[in-house]
Amino acid sequence: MSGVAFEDDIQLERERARFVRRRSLHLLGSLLRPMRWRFALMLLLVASAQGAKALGPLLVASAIDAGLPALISGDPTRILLDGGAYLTAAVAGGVLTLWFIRLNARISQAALFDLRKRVFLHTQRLSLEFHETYTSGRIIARQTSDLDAVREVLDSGVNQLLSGFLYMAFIAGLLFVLDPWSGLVLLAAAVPVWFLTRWFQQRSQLHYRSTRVASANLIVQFVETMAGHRAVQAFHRERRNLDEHTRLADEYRVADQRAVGLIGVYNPGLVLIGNVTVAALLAVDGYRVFSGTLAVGALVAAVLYAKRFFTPVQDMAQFYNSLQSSVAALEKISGLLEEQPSIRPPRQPVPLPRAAGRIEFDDVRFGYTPERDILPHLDLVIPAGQTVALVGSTGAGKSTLAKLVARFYDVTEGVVRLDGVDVREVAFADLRRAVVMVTQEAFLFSGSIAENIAVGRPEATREEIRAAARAVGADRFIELLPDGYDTDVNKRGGRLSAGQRQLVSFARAFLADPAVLILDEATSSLDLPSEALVQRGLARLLDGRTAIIIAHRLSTVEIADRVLVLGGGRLLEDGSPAELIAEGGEFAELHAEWESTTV
Ligand SMILES: Nc1ncnc2c1ncn2[C@@H]1O[C@H](COP(=O)(O)OP(=O)(O)OP(=O)(O)O)[C@@H](O)[C@H]1O
Repeated sequence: MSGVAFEDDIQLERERARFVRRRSLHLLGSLLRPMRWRFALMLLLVASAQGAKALGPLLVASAIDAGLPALISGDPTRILLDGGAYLTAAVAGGVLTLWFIRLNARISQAALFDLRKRVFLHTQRLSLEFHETYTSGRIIARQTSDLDAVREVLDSGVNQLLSGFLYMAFIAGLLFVLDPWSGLVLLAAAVPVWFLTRWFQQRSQLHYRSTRVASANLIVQFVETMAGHRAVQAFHRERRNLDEHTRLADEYRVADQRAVGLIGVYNPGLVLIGNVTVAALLAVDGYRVFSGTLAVGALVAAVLYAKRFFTPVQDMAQFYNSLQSSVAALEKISGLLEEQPSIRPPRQPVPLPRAAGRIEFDDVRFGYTPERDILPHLDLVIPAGQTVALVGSTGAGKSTLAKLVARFYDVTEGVVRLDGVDVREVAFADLRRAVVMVTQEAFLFSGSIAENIAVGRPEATREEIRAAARAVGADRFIELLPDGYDTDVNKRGGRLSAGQRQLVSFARAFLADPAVLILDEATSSLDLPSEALVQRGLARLLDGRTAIIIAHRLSTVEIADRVLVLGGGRLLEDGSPAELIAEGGEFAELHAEWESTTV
C-alpha cells in the first residue's frame, strides 16, 4: 500500500507504475461492476453500431461492380437491394449510436456519483494526522478537477476510444474480405501510425502528469492564500503570494503548453500518413484496375475505407490527452481511497455508554514521527470531575496531550485510559460522546446559530438548544441578532465576534454533555466585558465534568482545581494553583507575570 505517497512523482519506476495502474483499474472495475450487464449491453450496441457504419463502402462496391452492370442489362433488383441495404445500415448505425450514447451517459453518471460519494466519505473518515499533512487544497483538487477529468473520460471515453477502435477493426476486416491486397496496403500504413502513436503516448503521459501536479500545486497555494487571507493582509504578504502564484501558474502554463505542443506534431503526422496511404492505394489499385485484375467498385471502396480508417485515429489522439489526465486523476483518487485512517476502531469495543471521566496516562510515550518524541514519558491521573489547567511554554506538548485523550492520535507506547478502559478499546461513538474537544478556532458551520449549537447533539429539540445557550450565557446576544436563533452565521448581521463564537461553541459542548471536556482556550485576547462573559459561560460549562483546559489566561487558571506545568513534554509542576504559587516555581513566575499585565 502506498496511498498518496507518490502522487507528486512525475516519473514512476516500472514496478510502482504497474501497481498504480492496477489500483486505478481495480477502482474503475469496482465502480462499473454493479452495472456490468448494462455495460455489456452498451458494448454490444457500440460494436453493432460500428459494424453497421463500416458496411457502407462494401455496399457501394457491390452497387458499382454488380448492381450497375445488371441495371444496364435491364435488371434493377441488385442495385435497389444494395441501395436499400446502404440506407438500412446507415439508419441502424444512427439509431444504435443514439442508444449507446444515452446508455453510456447513464452508466458514467452513476459511476461518478458513486465515486464522488466515496471520495467524500473516505476523506471524512481519515484521521486528523492525514489531514494535517495532506492539506485541504489537495483534497479540493481530488474532489474537483480530478473528478472532472474522470467524468470527461467516462462520458465520452467509450464513445470515442472504443467505437473508434472497433470502427477501425471492422474497416480493416471488411477491406481484407473485399480485396486482400488493398488490406495489406492499409496494414502497412498502420506500422508508422503505431510508432507515431507510441511516441505520442509516452510523451503525453509524462506531460500530462506534470500538468496535473502543477494544477494541484496551484490550487493548494490558492486555497492557502484565501483561507489565510487575514494573515496575508496583516503581514502584507500579497506581493510575495502573487510572486509565488505567478511562479506556479507559469509552471502550469509551461507544462500544459508542452502537452498541447505534442498534438501539433501528432495530428499532422497522422494526416500525412493517411494521405500517403490513399495515394499508394490509388497507384497500386489503379494499376490493377487498368490491368483488369480489380473492379472499379473495389477501388472506390478501398479508397473510401482508407480515408475513413484514419478519421477515428485523429479523434482518438485528441482524446488521448483527456484520457491521460483522467488516468493520472484516477491514480491519485485511488491513492487517496487507499489511505487508511491511522486511528482504527477497536475490534471488540468495550462498552462505555456513560463515562464518569477519569483519565489516566500510564507510562505514555508519544511522537508524531519516530525520530522525535514529543511526550517522552508521562504518568498522570486526572480523577473524574476535576478541572485541570495545562500551562507551559509554546511547543511544550499541551495540545498533543489533549489530542491523545480525544484519541486524535494513538500513543507510541503506554496506555491512555478513560474510566480504566484503554481509549483504543472504546467504540468511536462512545468515545466521541464521552470526550469533546472545543478548539480555539470555535469553528462555525454554514447554517443558523441553532443548527450550529445542535452540532453537539443533532437530535436536540429547540428548547434544549435554548437551554444550552442559556446555561453558558449565550442567549442574551443570540436573542439580539436579527433572526435570533435562526440567524444565518454566514450572512451579514449574523457575523459573530470572537467571544460570541466561543460562547456558541460552549453551548454546543454543553448540549453534547460529555464526561470529559478538552478546551483549547483562545489565545486572542478578548476585551474585558467579553472575557467576563466567556469566563462565566466557561464556569457553567465545566460544572460537573472532567476538564482539561489549555490555559492562556489568569482567570481560567484560577477556576482550575489543579495546574499542570508542562515543559519539553514532561510534567514539571503539578498542584493546586495556590500550592504552586507558594512553591515559587515556573507557575508562580507565570502567574506573577499574568497578574502584572492584567492590572
Ligand atoms: N501534527 C504534527 N506533526 C508533527 N509535529 C507536530 C504536530 N503537531 C505538533 N507537533 C510538534 O509537537 C510539539 C508540541 O506541540 P503542541 O501543539 O502539543 O504544543 P503546545 O504546548 O500545545 O504549544 P502551543 O501553546 O504553542 O499551542 C511541537 O514541537 C510541534 O512542533
